[in-house]
Amino acid sequence: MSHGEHAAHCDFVLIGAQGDLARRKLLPSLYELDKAGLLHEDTRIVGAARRDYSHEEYRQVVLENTNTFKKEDLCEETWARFVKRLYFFRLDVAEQASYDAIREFLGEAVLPSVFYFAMPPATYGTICQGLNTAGLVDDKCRVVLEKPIGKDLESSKVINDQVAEFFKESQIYRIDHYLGKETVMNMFALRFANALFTNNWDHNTIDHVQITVGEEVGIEGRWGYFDQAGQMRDMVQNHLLQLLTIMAMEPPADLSADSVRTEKLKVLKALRPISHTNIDAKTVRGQYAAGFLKGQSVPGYLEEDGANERSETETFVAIRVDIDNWRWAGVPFYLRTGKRMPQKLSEIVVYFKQQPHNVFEHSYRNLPANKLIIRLQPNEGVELQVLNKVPGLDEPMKLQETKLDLSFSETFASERIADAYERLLYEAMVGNQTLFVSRNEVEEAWIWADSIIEAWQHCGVRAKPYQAGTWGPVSSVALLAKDDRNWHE
Ligand SMILES: NC(=O)C1=CN([C@@H]2O[C@H](COP(=O)(O)OP(=O)(O)OC[C@H]3O[C@@H](n4cnc5c(N)ncnc54)[C@H](OP(=O)(O)O)[C@@H]3O)[C@@H](O)[C@H]2O)C=CC1
Ligand SMILES: O=C1O[C@H](COP(=O)(O)O)[C@@H](O)[C@H](O)[C@H]1O
Repeated sequence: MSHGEHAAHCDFVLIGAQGDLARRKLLPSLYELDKAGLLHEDTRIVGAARRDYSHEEYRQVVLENTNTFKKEDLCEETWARFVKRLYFFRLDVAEQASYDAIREFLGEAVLPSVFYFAMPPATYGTICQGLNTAGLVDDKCRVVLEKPIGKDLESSKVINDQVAEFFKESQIYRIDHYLGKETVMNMFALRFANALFTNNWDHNTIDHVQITVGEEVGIEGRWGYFDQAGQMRDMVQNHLLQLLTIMAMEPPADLSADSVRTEKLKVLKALRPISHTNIDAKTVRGQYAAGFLKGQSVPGYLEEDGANERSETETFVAIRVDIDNWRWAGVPFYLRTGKRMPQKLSEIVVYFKQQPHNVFEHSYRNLPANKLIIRLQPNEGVELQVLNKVPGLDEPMKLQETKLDLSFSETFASERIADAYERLLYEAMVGNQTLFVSRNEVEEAWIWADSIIEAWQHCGVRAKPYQAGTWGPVSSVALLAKDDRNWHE
């Protein structure tokens, strides 16, 4: 593959190069970008972590790691090129010598540098300081920050302020990897390239929206992190709210970062606050107990490695969200996300309103409403449920719910679906912030999430147990049932 005009022209410094995220997602994604010809021939990839590898040892580690985390065999030609880009430097965040060594290696920067912080956010300020003292921060460089930024509004402001001391907002790329998923990007296409949807996307035609992000996995050995975070900070404050903003935003003037982020921010500002006055009516918290997944028994949250037996942290959240603006008046958005659900399944279901008058009432008292189902993962695609006449001479007319089904794997059979991190690394390397989250968005999202977390504490709302391998506590069914609705099955 030739390295053409689209190739990202920068050096890439991966801080936290031996962490779970770097090994599982970032390095394999960089390899894929190289395979696609999207890395400039001069681009160097510098891994930095606390170990003491030589460049050669690190290349071997990355080879083993990439083999482990990539499903298909490595392409020899790509690997031969990729391996030459890899370098390693020992880095302890508090040791200035670590940054100085990287500076010496990169030399007088010809290419802009992208610094990726695959690290606990509490270290971001120290890293920025070290990079700056080493003379690595200039107007051309960029920094990529992982989520969640902080654990509440206050701590996120501290971290954002620390980073802002050295980098302008236009240089800061806050990752929410859901924004890099093909199916999430397709939501822009669906909403804004199709008049059918653009013109039928408000309280006049839509009854309600359900957003489900179910995970089969538990906490994957991340007790130390997860128990402090919980599903609210780990998933809702970022991924689910980002999905909601894309569904609910006004059409942006264009796809520039400024236009898109401004519209998403307006949605976050319009979220109706949930507080101790309505916390029970609007939210459900759950925590998985031991159960079965695909026929295997799995431990409960309190039996995971490193667990504290008395933890009250939630692994499941369901929320009724109301958006106080003209477009969405009276249209609830129901969010649901949890670990140890029966299957990995992320989908958004738009329930349209029923017909105002039913001409089929002799045979059908209630006509089922149309549904638009956006399948984010797995089996990516879009499905529109409509009513059709069943062929035949029956009288009266017989109707059946059928699907207009666009499955990505069938419709785009020859296209590879890129991992979200491939897209986002590439966008950061070419300097496009559209798919990254602004500081204002992060802070608005925290204001709303903090109010729920505080209300749970204030009112002593405990996480209800649910059996691993089920869709959460029964009260999440009740959350919709009291509005005369059901979760999409
Ligand atoms: N893992 C995932 O799937 C996801 C992670 N994230 C976020 O990405 C970031 C990284 O996560 P993850 O990879 O899971 O975390 P890990 O704990 O696996 O790795 C973090 C890295 O930080 C390094 N580190 C920690 N403290 C120091 C220090 N004082 N000096 C030098 N290095 C240090 C570790 O080095 P060492 O190897 O030496 O211990 C390790 O390389 C976090 O912000 C997380 O919230 C976000 C979404 C998903
Ligand atoms: O950010 C995170 O996301 C993953 C789920 O991501 P997905 O792409 O596999 O849907 C989640 O498991 C993890 O806890 C969280 O930190």
